[in-house]
Amino acid sequence: MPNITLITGSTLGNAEDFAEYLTEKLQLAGFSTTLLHGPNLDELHLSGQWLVITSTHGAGELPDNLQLLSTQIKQQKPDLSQVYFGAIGLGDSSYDQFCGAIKKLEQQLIARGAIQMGEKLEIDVAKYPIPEIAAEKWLIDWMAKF
Ligand SMILES: Cc1cc2nc3c(=O)[nH]c(=O)nc-3n(C[C@H](O)[C@H](O)[C@H](O)COP(=O)(O)O)c2cc1C
Repeated sequence: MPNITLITGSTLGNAEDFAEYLTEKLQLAGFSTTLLHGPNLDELHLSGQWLVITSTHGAGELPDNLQLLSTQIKQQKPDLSQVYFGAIGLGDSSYDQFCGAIKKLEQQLIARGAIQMGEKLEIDVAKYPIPEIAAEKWLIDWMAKF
């Protein structure tokens, strides 16, 4: 079973807690995992499987702890053609730019050649205060792609 690197962006901790839950689920299914909260580019292996999970802050912006990674990708233009990734956003539909952060990051990864596995999941925390419930089926489908 491959290793999954979970990359989180979070301001208030919700996305981090959620990623810890996903880590447990992945491990129970037999995957090994690496959980990185707000990593920079140097901390990432630019190949293999990533699961990117980020909330949105500001007006559709990435949380502070993913700003550096996003800037590094923009400036350093890494080759991500060996990266396979899934994408999950946490957001609140009462904001204009619902889940803006994961949309931005997804586009950046694809622009650098990363290959997306499955549709991204956007979780509306206004509807699902417990995001784990909204992710259950998505995660099963995503794991089945390996
Ligand atoms: C100041 C502030 C700004 C926010 N802006 C947005 C936004 O533009 N779009 C969106 O979808 N959600 C927005 N949200 C909702 C958060 O993404 C949501 O509450 C999320 O669960 C927070 O996760 P975190 O604890 O990992 O930071 C905002 C929340 C706050 C507190």
